[in-house]
Amino acid sequence: MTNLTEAEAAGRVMVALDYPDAAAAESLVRSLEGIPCYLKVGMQLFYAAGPGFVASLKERGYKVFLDLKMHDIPNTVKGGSNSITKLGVDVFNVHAAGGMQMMTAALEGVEAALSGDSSLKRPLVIAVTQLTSTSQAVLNDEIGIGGAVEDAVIRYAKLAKQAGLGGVVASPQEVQSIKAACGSDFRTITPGIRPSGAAVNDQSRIMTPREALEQGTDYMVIGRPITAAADPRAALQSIIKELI
Ligand SMILES: O=C(O)c1cc(=O)[nH]c(=O)n1[C@@H]1O[C@H](COP(=O)(O)O)[C@@H](O)[C@H]1O
Repeated sequence: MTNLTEAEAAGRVMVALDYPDAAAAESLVRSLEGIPCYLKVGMQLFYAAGPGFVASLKERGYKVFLDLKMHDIPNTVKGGSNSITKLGVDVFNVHAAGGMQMMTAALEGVEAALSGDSSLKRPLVIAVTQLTSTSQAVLNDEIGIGGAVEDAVIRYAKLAKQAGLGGVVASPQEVQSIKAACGSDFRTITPGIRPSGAAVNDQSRIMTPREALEQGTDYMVIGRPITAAADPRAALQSIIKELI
């Protein structure tokens, strides 16, 4: 048992709308109607359906995480953040690997948008640390970054905190160390969530929803265990039950 109500548990889940077009995403959104989860729009859907689809989710009152993982020179990321903030999304992300100046520039882009339109809400800006598909062997032998995955994640998390960001994307396996290094208010958003028995797919550092919650994660990003299920609504409801 946790202290979470059903609505609070639903609010901890970010459903990844990884679909090729607005129609496919819309059909999933309709099937989840009334469940107060976040909806995550990533590259596949955004590149196909564009800002109009994001705006339509916001107009209908959904909480939206726009996952475009910006990683570019500071000036370009500042401009990107400015445009994203004007869409009114609740959460968006950049890669911590872009460095301190790039992350600071992302926040400057947010400020510039907010100062031009007082009706805009301040989004939570978070940094991707090491992708949850990255294993220890890939990090060391393929990408060529030495040391433990967890150390790399903590280094990125501390940098993001120092830059003034509100949290990081990491695997649930690193949540406790991130909270210890960056404070309990520093948000952790964790993909790599797999209910027991679910296909692992291309993820590497995984945990079940319940285990992730027990580690102290703030939000869990879940895609295929819901979207590829025969009954996505039932799959989400069963995850929510596991969290309360
Ligand atoms: O930023 C993300 O959301 C993200 C970061 C990361 O390290 N790993 C990761 O899987 N994601 C996203 O989280 C979602 C996970 O989807 P599933 O593997 O289908 O549950 C996908 O939309 C990924 O793009």
